[in-house]
Amino acid sequence: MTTLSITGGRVLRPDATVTRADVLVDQDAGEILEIGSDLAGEGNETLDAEGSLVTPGFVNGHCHVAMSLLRGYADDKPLDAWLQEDIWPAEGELTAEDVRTGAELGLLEMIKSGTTAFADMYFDVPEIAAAVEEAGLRARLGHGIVTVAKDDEGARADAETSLEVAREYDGAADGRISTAFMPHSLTTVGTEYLEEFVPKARDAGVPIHYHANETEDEVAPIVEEEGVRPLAYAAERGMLEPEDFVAHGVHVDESEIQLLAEAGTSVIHCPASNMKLASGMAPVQRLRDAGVTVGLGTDGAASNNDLSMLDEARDAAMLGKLAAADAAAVPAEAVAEMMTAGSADAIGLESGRLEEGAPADLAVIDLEKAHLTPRHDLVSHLAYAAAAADVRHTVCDGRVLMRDREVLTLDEAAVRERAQAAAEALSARAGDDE
Ligand SMILES: N[C@@H](CCSC[C@H]1O[C@@H](n2cnc3c(=O)[nH]cnc32)[C@H](O)[C@@H]1O)C(=O)O
Ligand SMILES: [Zn+2]
Repeated sequence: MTTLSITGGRVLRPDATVTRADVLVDQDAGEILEIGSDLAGEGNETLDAEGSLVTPGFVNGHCHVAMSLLRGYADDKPLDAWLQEDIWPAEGELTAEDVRTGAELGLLEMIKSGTTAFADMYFDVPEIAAAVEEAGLRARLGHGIVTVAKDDEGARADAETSLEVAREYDGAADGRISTAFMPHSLTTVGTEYLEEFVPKARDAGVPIHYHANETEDEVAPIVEEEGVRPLAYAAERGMLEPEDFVAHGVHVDESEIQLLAEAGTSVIHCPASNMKLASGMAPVQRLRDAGVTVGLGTDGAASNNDLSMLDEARDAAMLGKLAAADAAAVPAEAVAEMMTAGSADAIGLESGRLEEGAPADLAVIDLEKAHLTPRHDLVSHLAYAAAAADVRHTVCDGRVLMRDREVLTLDEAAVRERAQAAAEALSARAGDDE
């Protein structure tokens, strides 16, 4: 057995307490063997966590990682115009190689900001899977289906691709990759395709993930045409099961909150994207009070514009209080839970908690910084004050992905260089290089 010890740190436990402890990891099994004192001499390899907080690796519950290539490409527009006028035309120009390059850039940023697992909806998923395999993270991947503006043949081919990708890649990268069937949203995929393909996804045994109730504009057409709220419509199509998870859930009414709670379907809250596109404020405290599992996600870098879960944590706390008009809403402890175990539960992973037998997915955060002094409450620091650049080490599945801010699985300079060149070529092709 090869072992790794993370020594001298303060460890964030599942009950939100922080204790001084070493962590011993079985690298072959990718599991935490023991959390306790005096384990420093036990590991074949050691990571220094002196003056640092050891947290579960962050779990980004909703992303489009390859969109990192479109960071800053189009800003300051609402969802509909942003997608139709800028993002979809640019995505039409992306090659499979661009998707690979964008994914590597996003994964690099994830490792540098302590994220060890994520859920992702995009196209050219084989490229994303290859990048995940190389980078060493854990992921639930899927091909996003859009059927509007496609003929029947094109629509069905897109849905078939999502099903095939879900079947083929489940369990890839030594089990670090799992999958889901991913209709883009309830308004961009036609009812007939949901009715045909959702049962097939159930037969394949994969969860279903989609954007839901992100903007008012997505709610109104369903209420008008179907006479029911979007999540009731989703439930009628068999898309509200305990393993399923929806992104956003901004404009959900009381009946939909109850529906989610009863179904056991999780919501991934994406506060930065919701603020940037002015989509609205999700009722996060009300969802949590109703017993809904709420995770946290960045969405793509083009609507955020970064993939740091520490930024997302602060945004979630701030926006949650504003939405509830209550400073006690979405407290630091809730945010710490949402960015780790909450997201992991939502997307169906065992990660997100530091305890014996759990997956060895963790991040070590340097506390010896002016903005993290003094140390009254480390959970407070995690939610409100820590930043991506404070992450020292990142470990996933027992493997060190970053040591002392040096990423070991990807060549940082080369990835950045390739991404810059690919983005410039893309702008030229999309015809808007000023
Ligand atoms: N196969 C589909 C692609 C769907 S991938 C998922 C899509 O979600 C888009 N996307 C990114 N962020 C958001 C968001 O916040 N709401 C809705 N869609 C988004 C993203 O640009 C990407 O096109 C097609 O043929 O167009
Ligand atoms: Zn999204």
